[in-house]
Amino acid sequence: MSLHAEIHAGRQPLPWLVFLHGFSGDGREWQPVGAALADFPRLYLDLPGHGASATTCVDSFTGMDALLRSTLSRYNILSYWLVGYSLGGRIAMFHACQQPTGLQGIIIEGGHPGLADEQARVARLEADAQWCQRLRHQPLSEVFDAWYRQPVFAALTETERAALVALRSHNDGNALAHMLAATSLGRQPDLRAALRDATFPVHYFFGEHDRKFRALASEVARHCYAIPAAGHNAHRENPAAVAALLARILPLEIKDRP
Ligand SMILES: C=C(O[C@H]1C=C[C@H](C(=O)CCC(=O)O)[C@@H](C(=O)O)[C@@H]1O)C(=O)O
Repeated sequence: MSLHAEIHAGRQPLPWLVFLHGFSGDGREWQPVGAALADFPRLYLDLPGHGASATTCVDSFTGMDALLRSTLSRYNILSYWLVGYSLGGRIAMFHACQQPTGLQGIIIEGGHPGLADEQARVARLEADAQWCQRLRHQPLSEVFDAWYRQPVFAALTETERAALVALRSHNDGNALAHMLAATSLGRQPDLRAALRDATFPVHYFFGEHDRKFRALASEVARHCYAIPAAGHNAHRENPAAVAALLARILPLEIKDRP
């Protein structure tokens, strides 16, 4: 079994860029950024419960990682970078900490490394369980209007929020709930120590107005970058800045680690 993905061929024999979207998104979301990196072969994934992978499900981080590996194998991707936003960043960090063969590095945008405190994990599991109930039983337009009023999205304007609510309301609420439960932050191991000891490059992006993940960045990576004029979803709000940063970082990293 593998995830639905869209492939864009590169122009040079470079490592693959594998893009992982955030919760309630889909593989199209990274494409404006990826289009500026056309020399690289690119793979845009639809995560379980999302997009054209809506009927695919996993039950744990381990299951998600196995599905990511089988998807990479299906496309014969032997040398790659993961570029993950939020939930996609958490999945990328978890995968990288398993020391997979072929991984060249990870670029994380607004991903949480994990909760160190057991009480915080229990509280998060309870909060996410409530979101799951809402996703299963309420109109998605109501759920996402509340979702995008969470503090982490405080930088959104009403117009931006309304656009996201309309976009996210096309999802399958039950499929999203299954993925949210399976990959809840409350179920994620704390990856800080493994990331500190990482033998692969870790770069961390955060929107300059995203206070929560600006504060977390240095706990994840030595290389941290603020994306101007952006909140949590930085690549959506300033794709040009994210693309320019990737276009600067990747060639330098690849030159040093062919
Ligand atoms: C509310 C918090 O966490 C959630 C918000 C962001 C993550 C995400 O993928 C959202 C994508 C989007 O809506 O643009 C999501 C996740 O990592 O699964 C979190 O549940 C928070 O304050 O951390």
